[in-house]
Amino acid sequence: MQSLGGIRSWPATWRTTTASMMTTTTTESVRKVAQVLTVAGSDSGAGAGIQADIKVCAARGVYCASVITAVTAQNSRGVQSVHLLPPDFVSEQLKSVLSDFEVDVVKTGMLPSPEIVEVLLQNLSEYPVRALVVDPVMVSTSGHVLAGSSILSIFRYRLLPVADIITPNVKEASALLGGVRIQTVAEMRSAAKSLHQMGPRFVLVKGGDLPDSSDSVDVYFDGNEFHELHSPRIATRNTHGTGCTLASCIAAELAKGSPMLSAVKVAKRFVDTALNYSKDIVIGSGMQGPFDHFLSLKDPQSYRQSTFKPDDLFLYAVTDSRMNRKWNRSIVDAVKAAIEGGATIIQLREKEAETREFLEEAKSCVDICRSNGVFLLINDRIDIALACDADGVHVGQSDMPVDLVRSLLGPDKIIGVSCKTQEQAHQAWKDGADYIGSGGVFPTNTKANNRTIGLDGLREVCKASKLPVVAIGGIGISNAESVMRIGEPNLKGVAVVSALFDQECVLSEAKKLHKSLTESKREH
Ligand SMILES: Nc1ncnc2c1ncn2[C@@H]1O[C@H](COP(=O)(O)OP(=O)(O)O)[C@@H](O)[C@H]1O
Ligand SMILES: Cc1ncc(COP(=O)(O)O)c(N)n1
Ligand SMILES: [Mg+2]
Repeated sequence: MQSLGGIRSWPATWRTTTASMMTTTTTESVRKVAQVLTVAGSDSGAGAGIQADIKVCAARGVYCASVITAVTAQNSRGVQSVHLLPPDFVSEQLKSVLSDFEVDVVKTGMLPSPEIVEVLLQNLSEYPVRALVVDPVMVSTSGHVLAGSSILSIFRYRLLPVADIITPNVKEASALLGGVRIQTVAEMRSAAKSLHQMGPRFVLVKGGDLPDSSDSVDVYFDGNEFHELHSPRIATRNTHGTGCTLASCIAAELAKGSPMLSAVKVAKRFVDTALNYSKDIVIGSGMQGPFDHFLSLKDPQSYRQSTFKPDDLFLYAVTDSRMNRKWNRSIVDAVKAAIEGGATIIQLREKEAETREFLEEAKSCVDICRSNGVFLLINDRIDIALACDADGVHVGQSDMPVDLVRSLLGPDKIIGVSCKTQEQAHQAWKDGADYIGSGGVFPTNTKANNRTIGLDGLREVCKASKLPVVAIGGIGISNAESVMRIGEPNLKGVAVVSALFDQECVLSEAKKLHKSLTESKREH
């Protein structure tokens, strides 16, 4: 058993050191980030290998550098071809990264030749890192040999002894142990024990491919104790890259300062969540599809053809739970009628609703709005907007600040903000809002203690901002035209509450209002 010294010189302290690095800010503009280096093969289909490693690290908030050992021509049907990089060039990549970056953890995937393992070991002894995660990739899920038996010896005698954790699947564990049978959890446990004797500090034998198992069980061994990590087996074809993802997620958590068992548990849960989320997505026509590390591809937003346009503010319907109760209507029915009558955007403003109930209603409204090509925004409740995958939110001046909302919702969602003054309008633009709601233009009962700014106030807000503006507050059939007549080019529409929802027939009121707005638009 050989030791690289350098790799093992840290273990007693690396966790605490890394943890404190994460929180220490040297100066205001300098921030250390947790860093992983993956040394692995490229997968052209981007489900496994280097591409999976970079995605999982990004998803876990860790920087990931990449040293490529081989390039594979690969897709959901299998591996069509493999091209090994010259060991000298792998070494050059390793030197480039390790001599420059403060890499916390190195994770290895496909190491296709003993010479490549050799240059890796050399570089690690020259540039010690805090932990080494070895995923002993040998055969792809599709059955293609990615590293042949020629690497077994250097794996067993040189690489495993310096690894902090190794993560073989059952086939790889069997190969490393000279072909022992591993078909049960008991056999996985005994394999983990034997592998531990080869020198790694921790062993995780993965049971994704264990036959006849309703659970997906991984066996963890720390030299003393076993832990069985169970999760229900997810029925999906999208398991390409699960092994790479698990190992990189462990590396990412270690880089952030986690102890080993916590890192492994987080990684298992991450794979499980991502598989479950992506179980029915279709990428590629083969047997083994990639899954979605960012839990976003299923989001219909990513298929959204249209983006928010100022004219979407034309007839903006804002729901109100009190009014719906008064007229004995569900929010869903109110929204349906408003859209049918011509509403061009919907905001759910349900100040008194119970969270659970509101969420269910919001989900139904998202479906209705999406099938009608109308955006749905949620007033104030960022959590509900995220949970129901609404198109955006509308916030007031005393709600969460727009820049923070943007960082929570990401660049694609629509954010509107209420502004009464030029300063607020200016700030809304700076903070990255998409539109301004300005009012109350006229007195209203919908909002208590709301200062009325009048048409002059509305005009000022419009002039102060490059953002599109929608007028709100006491607007209905009788005065909508007078509002639009102020003629500011960025005033794009009116938002209404009572004029639609405190009425017996939402549909006919919406139609009337739409007609009147269309006429006033034609005149100007
Ligand atoms: N169908 C599945 N449902 C739930 N978890 C799975 C499934 N397939 C694999 N996993 C999990 O994914 C991780 C990778 O395991 P495995 O597929 O055995 O490795 P490899 O991809 O290296 O062959 C493990 O944590 C395993 O339990
Ligand atoms: C470049 C590369 N590295 C690793 C794997 C293993 O991943 P899986 O076992 O999920 O096919 C792969 N298929 N390709
Ligand atoms: Mg797998």
